[in-house]
Amino acid sequence: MMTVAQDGHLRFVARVYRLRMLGLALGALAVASVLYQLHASLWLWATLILSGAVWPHLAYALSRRAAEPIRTEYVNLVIDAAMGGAWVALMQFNLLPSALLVAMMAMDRMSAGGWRLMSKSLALQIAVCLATWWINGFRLQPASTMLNVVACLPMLLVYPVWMSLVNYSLAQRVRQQNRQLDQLSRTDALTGLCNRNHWLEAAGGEWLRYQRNQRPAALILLDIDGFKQINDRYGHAAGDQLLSDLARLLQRGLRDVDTPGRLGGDEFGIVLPETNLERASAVAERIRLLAENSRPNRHGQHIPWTISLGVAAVGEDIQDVGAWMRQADVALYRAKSQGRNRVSVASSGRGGGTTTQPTTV
Ligand SMILES: Nc1nc2c(ncn2[C@@H]2O[C@H](COP(=O)(O)OP(=O)(O)OP(=O)(O)O)[C@@H](O)[C@H]2O)c(=O)[nH]1
Repeated sequence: MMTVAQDGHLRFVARVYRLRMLGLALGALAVASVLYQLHASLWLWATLILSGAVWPHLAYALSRRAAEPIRTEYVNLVIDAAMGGAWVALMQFNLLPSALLVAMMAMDRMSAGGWRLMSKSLALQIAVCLATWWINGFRLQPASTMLNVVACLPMLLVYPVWMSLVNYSLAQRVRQQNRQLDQLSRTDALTGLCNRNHWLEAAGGEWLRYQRNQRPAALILLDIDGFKQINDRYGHAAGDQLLSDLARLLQRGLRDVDTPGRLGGDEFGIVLPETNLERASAVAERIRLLAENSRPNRHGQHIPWTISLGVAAVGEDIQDVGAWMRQADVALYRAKSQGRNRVSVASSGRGGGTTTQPTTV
């Protein structure tokens, strides 16, 4: 099976293939206008046809079959540049087609491999150009005619636009992948809720809002009762399913502005903006009842489950998010120690508070 990296490499090779086909076809037109004026020999025409029509397919086949397609494609790009250097000398330095060829190839190499590939290609291009010039008897006819100008126009007009389109779609894809990565780095993989770090950021934001504007906010920490036994009795997969069910239940039972998150294992948290302790306790009790009354059947097995919840509101005595979390945690611990399946509310930073009994069991 192909890995994501291999898939990316082959996409790159296919992209360069399409660009090479277009670039060499348009470039061949410009070169042909000069060969025509120079009454070039048949073998030069044959070489032009071969390099324009056969080389792109050969280069593509070589890269696709290579163990390292990207490395082979870079070699092909350097070969392209060397061929370009030879054509500049064979055109006897006809100014417009030569400058166009060199500029388009430099642009190509720069966008495919940066300065390194560009400078390597340019060095080889100059060397091959000088060697071909020497073999060709140092012939020089730099003046471009109207025919050369017209033959260069398609490349001048079409190639840069095509190149920009390719680069634009690449940039779009990178932006989209960055967004996905950002989303993944904030999300808990099993439940789809935000993960601990992201959740703590949300709690931190509410704590700051309280410091600045005294806006009320509350935290609820909750934990599945006896989750270890559920895992042991029904299996880890059933435990995972239960964690996902709880996440759905939280998403359904809360407002859009509330932030539920998985803090780790079977512990979850909820940040409730603009919510005082009384309202947060009512929310916690509603969630507890929802959990208690959702009794899923898994493969014919009935899994009863409940949760315990600790609630804490932000206040003057809370120095930072850590202290706020500790208050909610103390309340959760109290709900557990007083029999589970209940809501416990922190009354102050020193851990006092009240616990509501379950209405149904
Ligand atoms: N299925 C599943 N289990 C997990 C996952 N992460 C942690 N656990 C298990 O969750 C259990 C958590 O148990 P504890 O929180 O220690 O205790 P508990 O059994 O829930 O008991 P109380 O919290 O005291 O009611 C452990 O057995 C972990 O192995 C997970 O992603 N999936």
